[in-house]
Amino acid sequence: MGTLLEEIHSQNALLPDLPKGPLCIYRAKSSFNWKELLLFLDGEDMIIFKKRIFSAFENDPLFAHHPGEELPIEKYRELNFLRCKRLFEYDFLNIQEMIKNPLKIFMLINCLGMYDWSLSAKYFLNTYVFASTIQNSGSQRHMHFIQKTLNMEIFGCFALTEVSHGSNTKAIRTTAQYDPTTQEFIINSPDFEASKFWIGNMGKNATHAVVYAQLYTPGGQCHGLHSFVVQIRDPKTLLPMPGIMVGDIGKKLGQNGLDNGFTMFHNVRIPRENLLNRTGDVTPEGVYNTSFKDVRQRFGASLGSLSTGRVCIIGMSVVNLKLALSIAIRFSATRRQFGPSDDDEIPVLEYQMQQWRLIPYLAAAYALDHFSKTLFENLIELQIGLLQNDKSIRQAELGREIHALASAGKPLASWTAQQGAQECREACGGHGYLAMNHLGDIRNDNDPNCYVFNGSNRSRIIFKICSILIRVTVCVCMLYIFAGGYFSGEQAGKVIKNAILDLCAKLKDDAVALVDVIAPPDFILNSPIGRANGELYKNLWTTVLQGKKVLERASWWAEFSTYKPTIGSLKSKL
Ligand SMILES: CCCCCCC/C=C/C(=O)SCCNC(=O)CCNC(=O)[C@H](O)C(C)(C)COP(=O)(O)OP(=O)(O)OC[C@H]1O[C@@H](n2cnc3c(N)ncnc32)[C@H](O)[C@@H]1OP(=O)(O)O
Ligand SMILES: Cc1cc2nc3c(=O)[nH]c(=O)nc-3n(C[C@H](O)[C@H](O)[C@H](O)COP(=O)(O)OP(=O)(O)OC[C@H]3O[C@@H](n4cnc5c(N)ncnc54)[C@H](O)[C@@H]3O)c2cc1C
Repeated sequence: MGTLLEEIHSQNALLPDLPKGPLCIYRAKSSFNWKELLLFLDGEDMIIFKKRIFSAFENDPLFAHHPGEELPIEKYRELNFLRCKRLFEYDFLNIQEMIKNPLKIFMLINCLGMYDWSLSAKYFLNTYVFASTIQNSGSQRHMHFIQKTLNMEIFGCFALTEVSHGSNTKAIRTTAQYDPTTQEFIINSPDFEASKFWIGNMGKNATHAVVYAQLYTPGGQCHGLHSFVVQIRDPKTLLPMPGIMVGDIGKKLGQNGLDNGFTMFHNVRIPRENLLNRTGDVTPEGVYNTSFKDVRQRFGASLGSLSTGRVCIIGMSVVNLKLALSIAIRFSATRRQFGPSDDDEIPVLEYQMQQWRLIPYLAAAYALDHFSKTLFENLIELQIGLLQNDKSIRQAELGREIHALASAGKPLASWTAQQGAQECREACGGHGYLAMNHLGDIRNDNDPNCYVFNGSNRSRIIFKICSILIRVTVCVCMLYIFAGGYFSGEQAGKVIKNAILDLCAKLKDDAVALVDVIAPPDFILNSPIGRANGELYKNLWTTVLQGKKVLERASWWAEFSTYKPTIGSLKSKL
């Protein structure tokens, strides 16, 4: 530990001072040092890790933003793939670093997502969801798929959902019929409704898929849902394999850099060994063996990898809430509207209504951030147990508890982020509705978090029970407890409302510093009204003027100036 001066100097190198400007008024009023809080929450190693990613992007032309430019879907899919390929070249997180600090996986997903969720999803569906499902559901005979994934020889996707079924996985209709004469499984979609659909990476370049199908042995007996590795394209040409009809489902409401696709299987033959055999296996003669006595437990184990996605989505939702709040709080601290006199307007953050709208979500962001990280660490503990083939009661209970907490935490986090992003959009008024300020993208990109992984949020009674557990578990901020609407009743209501208003008023002078802790660099936040210098109008005006043809005369000017309409010429004569 060096001298205090050396300590501060090293802090400044790690966390340089934020730019001067209108936000300094609030920063000066803050009751704490944002750098100390960030060091406390993330630690030096994680801050350096994040900086490495963000500065690589900011200095790489492939990741440049193009304000005011709407990329055609095909171009965006290509650019997203090229950026994903560049991530392999950066190799931000190798296996050794992952083992040393698994939380960096969580941080990498979220840093990529702060830049673009299409990129984060593409990269992680391949290197994490596809590979870790093989790792957790397969055995030694499947490890070659993982190595090939990590050096991009093959590219993976996770194919559970079908056109006609998503939440109800027991009703999945793709079949895997074992043929002992050739020791192969025959993968088949009985009809187009059973086609795999919505599958990230499948639309353009995935060569292999983890496919969930009902396993049938020669006697026609169904052993339920199992997962298989199926090659869908030739890695050398990206042309479909025989019996495979594969394509892109088209434009979504967001995340359009991600190629979600569909596949219909026409009696596609795969080697027996491609069955991911942790929950059950088939002998060369076609006899089914399993270590699971209880069918429900075996079913649950086959879906264990879904908890990984849900836990990640909790973190992704928290990131979106943080991004939206970074923009809205900084805007609110610099946007002046009305005041004690005409020429003395005050920041809208001073109004009780603006505090009520935003500060409870700031508390939620901190509370859910803590919850998401601890749950991810529990997930890692579960996955280590899986790798060590731990059959203990604790391991089984940990799996069920994470399934419950993840299934309840995901709706809680994704809905909080969805409602918070909308509140932030509205709190920024018209400028919040300007696409360049990024609040629309944040809201649209967060939207699927409310639906993917465990169907929709309106899943089951488990949600209500566990959401109460969740609120108790994550309620680290008094404000979050109150604002969460956890208490009810008239008297309690009045006490709570006054407590919220009182806490908001106390927190408003810390709001900008609390956002400085969670906000990414300006390049990543990518919002003129959310920049760290708080020069709201200069940043907005500069970005508007950077737009293409922004001051040019409309190309169709003659349709107004020269060719006037003949009024009523198309009016019906009847
Ligand atoms: C990482 C960054 C990029 C992310 C990008 C996002 C890309 C999106 C990808 C996807 O969307 S992938 C597809 C996601 N699909 C789903 O999540 C399907 C949702 N449905 C289900 O999970 C299940 O169908 C269900 C709704 C949980 C099952 O309901 P059902 O009523 O049919 O059975 P249950 O009685 O609930 O369960 C039986 C038994 O199994 C246990 N169990 C179920 N799921 C799990 C699990 N994931 N982990 C552990 N255990 C599980 C359940 O607890 C029951 O056991 P008991 O409690 O009876 O012992
Ligand atoms: C951006 C995006 C990426 C995706 N990526 C993948 C992927 O890579 N791999 C993959 O396999 N899938 C993927 N999916 C599919 C996703 O997992 C499914 O959309 C999700 O599981 C929900 O299933 P569904 O769409 O069939 O909706 P359904 O299950 O049909 O539900 C539709 C609606 O019915 C109601 N409902 C359903 N069940 C119940 C119930 N029990 N009680 C009350 N109401 C109910 C709910 O309102 C629900 O929203 C992706 C989806 C999106 C949007």
